[in-house]
Amino acid sequence: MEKNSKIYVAGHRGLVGSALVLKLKESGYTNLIFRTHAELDLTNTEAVAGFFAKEKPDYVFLAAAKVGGIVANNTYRADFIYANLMIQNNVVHQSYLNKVKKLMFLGSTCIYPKSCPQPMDESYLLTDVLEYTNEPYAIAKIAGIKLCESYNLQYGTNYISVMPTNLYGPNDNFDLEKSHVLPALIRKIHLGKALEQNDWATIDKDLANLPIEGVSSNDSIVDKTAILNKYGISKNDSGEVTVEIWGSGKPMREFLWSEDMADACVFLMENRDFVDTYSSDSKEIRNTHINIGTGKDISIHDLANTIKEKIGFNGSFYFNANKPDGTLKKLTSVKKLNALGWKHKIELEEGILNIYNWYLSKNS
Ligand SMILES: NC(=O)C1=CN([C@@H]2O[C@H](COP(=O)(O)OP(=O)(O)OC[C@H]3O[C@@H](n4cnc5c(N)ncnc54)[C@H](OP(=O)(O)O)[C@@H]3O)[C@@H](O)[C@H]2O)C=CC1
Ligand SMILES: C[C@H]1O[C@H](OP(=O)(O)OP(=O)(O)OC[C@H]2O[C@@H](n3cnc4c(=O)[nH]c(N)nc43)[C@H](O)[C@@H]2O)[C@@H](O)[C@@H](O)C1=O
Repeated sequence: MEKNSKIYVAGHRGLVGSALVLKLKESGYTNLIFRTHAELDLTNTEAVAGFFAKEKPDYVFLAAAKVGGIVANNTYRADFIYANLMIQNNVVHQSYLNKVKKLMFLGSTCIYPKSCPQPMDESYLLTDVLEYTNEPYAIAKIAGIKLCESYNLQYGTNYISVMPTNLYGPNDNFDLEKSHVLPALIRKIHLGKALEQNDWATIDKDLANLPIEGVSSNDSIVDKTAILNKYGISKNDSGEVTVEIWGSGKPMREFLWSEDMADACVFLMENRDFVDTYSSDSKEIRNTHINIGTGKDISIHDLANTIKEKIGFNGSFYFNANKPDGTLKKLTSVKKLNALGWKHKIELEEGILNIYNWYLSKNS
């Protein structure tokens, strides 16, 4: 990528997209283009065709997608598969028609089998059944890998696919029903600490900036307490606050800081082409994607206690077995990525402090 190349970052305001924009600017790329979801709905084929014909970007980072946590994926199954298939089909096909030099497709490590050998090597793709809760989303992501591979093989394009582990960082989604676990626990434990301190000013600020459905900050304390209860944040008669954790707390998860993710994406876009992803004597070319992660995981139970300690919450947790655990372990093999010379920098404890300070800067 040349410093004045026209680079389109799809999803530029999201968790990954916003980190990518920062990283590209820091790296001296001066010709970035973007459109908000409202300006350009990437599920709209005609609109995407018009955008690409007009802008003709040289490079594309496809970081736009319909994204959510385990309950959102399991609830809005049709939306997750439809929107993500439409977005990637439109962007990849229009990139081909408009001669984009290189495109990066962002998938997810949920593409690997539910009971995949650990750590999960890229070659384990399609070797067994997927985790049910996010199967529609995972199938869309697998289709994205195959779309890029197939365009490359048939039309000679240079589209590379990366499979990130769970990510967190600034501009994450903190909605308590639709988000991923780490932002959800940051917010719930933050609210739990405010509740144990009767700090209604903090609760009001949180609700004002990130409204919890059904409550406004001028509702009575009784109403707000009822809403907090609904989201699993409650105080008993002796004043002890409990925060609900979904599932058993036993699942293991890996977490990569979003700015490390952006760094890996720019590194790969600058250093890895499709032809580098398979050996020249391969008869059947597949699994050309590359994992991005830390190679380290933690149980949800220990994650919650780490966040509790960093935030300074003194209450307790209730593990709600009525909520799904999902895959028990999905540790990425980062062997390939590390061999290319890239390794993450931000470890989880530092990242949790970073994201909590960022959250406070937006909500206090
Ligand atoms: N977060 C994570 O833990 C992980 C994410 N990924 C992948 O990384 C990529 C980025 O995810 P992340 O940054 O977390 O997601 P976010 O939801 O934070 O950002 C996605 C962006 O895409 C935009 N978008 C969604 N639908 C459309 C649409 N139809 N048209 C135009 N824009 C749209 C959103 O805009 P708006 O909000 O306005 O709708 C948002 O800006 C995705 O491909 C995701 O699958 C992979 C593994 C883990
Ligand atoms: C990145 C990856 O993310 C998703 O997969 P996931 O990692 O299973 O998603 P998750 O982060 O929502 O949950 C991780 C674990 O955490 C537990 N958990 C506890 N308490 C809360 C909680 O309050 N909220 C959430 N969301 N989870 C909780 C939860 O029960 C589960 O055991 C895919 O949908 C897909 O988007 C994908 O690719």
